[in-house]
Amino acid sequence: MSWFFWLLDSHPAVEEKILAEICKIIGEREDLDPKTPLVFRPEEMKKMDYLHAALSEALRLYPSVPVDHKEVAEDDIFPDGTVLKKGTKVIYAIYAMGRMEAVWGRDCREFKPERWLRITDGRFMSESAYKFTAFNGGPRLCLGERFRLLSDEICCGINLVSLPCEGGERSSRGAEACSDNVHESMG
Ligand code: HEM
Repeated sequence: MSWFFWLLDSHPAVEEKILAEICKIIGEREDLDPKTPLVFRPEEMKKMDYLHAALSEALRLYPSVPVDHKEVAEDDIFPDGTVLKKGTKVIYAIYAMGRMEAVWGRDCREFKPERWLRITDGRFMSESAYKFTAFNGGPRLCLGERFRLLSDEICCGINLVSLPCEGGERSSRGAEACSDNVHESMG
């Protein structure tokens, strides 16, 4: 989350888009009461495609688990022909894989949430766990992936929209803009 907010600081356009998405979603509430503390609902969080994309993009560039390793249980052969003897350690560098041109394209070093969105309808598109390896792949895939998405969305959304920000100009402007937007939506 620290890397995520650090990235937002240097990409204000992304922050604006996240705020716009959240504000639109909140603005659609029929029972909106600006005096009640903001609590996102599960059905609202499912609509946070751009935020999901931005969080995934931050994790691609700054994975919480940058290097992972396994030990070969039985003699085996990789699909590319690499022979693995029992007891061999296999290390894969999640950080490096997230920045490989061959995997992510020429703009692999840029923070571009759009790469996670379907061009036709802007909905979030997940990647194969063998391409986006931040949560491991195969049978030992992270069990908490969905859980962490929900907690990240809550943390990010509440921070950007609700909390007054001492000295953080953009965030406090964002919160005001959102509040205006929500009031407009309420008619
Ligand atoms: C950004 C947040 C997270 C990241 C990047 C992450 C990443 C990972 C990775 C790479 C592994 C594979 C470790 C290995 O076996 O080599 C893993 C496993 C696991 N994670 Fe996460 N994780 C995150 C959050 C969570 C949360 C919030 C939970 C629980 C609520 C969770 C529960 C687990 C469990 C239970 C496993 C073991 C799965 C197994 O070995 O079968 N993770 N995670």
